[in-house]
Amino acid sequence: MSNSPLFPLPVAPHWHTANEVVVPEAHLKNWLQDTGSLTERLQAHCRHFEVQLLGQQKTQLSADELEIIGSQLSVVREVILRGDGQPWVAARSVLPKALTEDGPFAALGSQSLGRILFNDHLFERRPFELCQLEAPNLLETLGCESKHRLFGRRSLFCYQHWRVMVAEIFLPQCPAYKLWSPR
Ligand SMILES: C=C(O[C@@H]1C=C(C(=O)O)C=C[C@H]1O)C(=O)O
Repeated sequence: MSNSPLFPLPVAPHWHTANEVVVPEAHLKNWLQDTGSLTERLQAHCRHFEVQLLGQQKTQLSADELEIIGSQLSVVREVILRGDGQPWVAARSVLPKALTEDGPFAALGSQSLGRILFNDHLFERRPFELCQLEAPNLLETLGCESKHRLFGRRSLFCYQHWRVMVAEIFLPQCPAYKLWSPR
């Protein structure tokens, strides 16, 4: 498969511990801090849910990803999660290379990573970090507009010595913002 022009995603979020970020609305806060499967939550808000795979390959990790992941050989997987065709979430995951070759993440393709992470409860989720960002290039390429900054979250999933980092940026049409229309 050839990668999308969106791979790697044109965003460079600055991550903060959750208590450093003011989230203006309880509904949004609830979405950002929900430790369950985001896939399942999104599926409950649409008729057709789709994982659009942008790319999955060995690529440069950011300095902060490297610090968290350590020396594990990794591949980066990036997707757009779509509900009824609308881009709802842009996600970047750092996966142990070994588990994508022979193991739970082999042949993942456009199946949701969440189905595996939450299926057998082997992976333990660590606390969320949050970000706020403007992502003009990403939004333009996706054909979206936003009147407000976007929120995102990331957390580490741990299983034995394996580390999986999942970062999710909530795009303007995501139901996480549904009750919130700031001026
Ligand atoms: C981690 C989850 O999986 C979702 C699916 C992803 C994928 O398929 O690459 C990436 C991030 C997620 O939002 C989840 O459902 O919570």
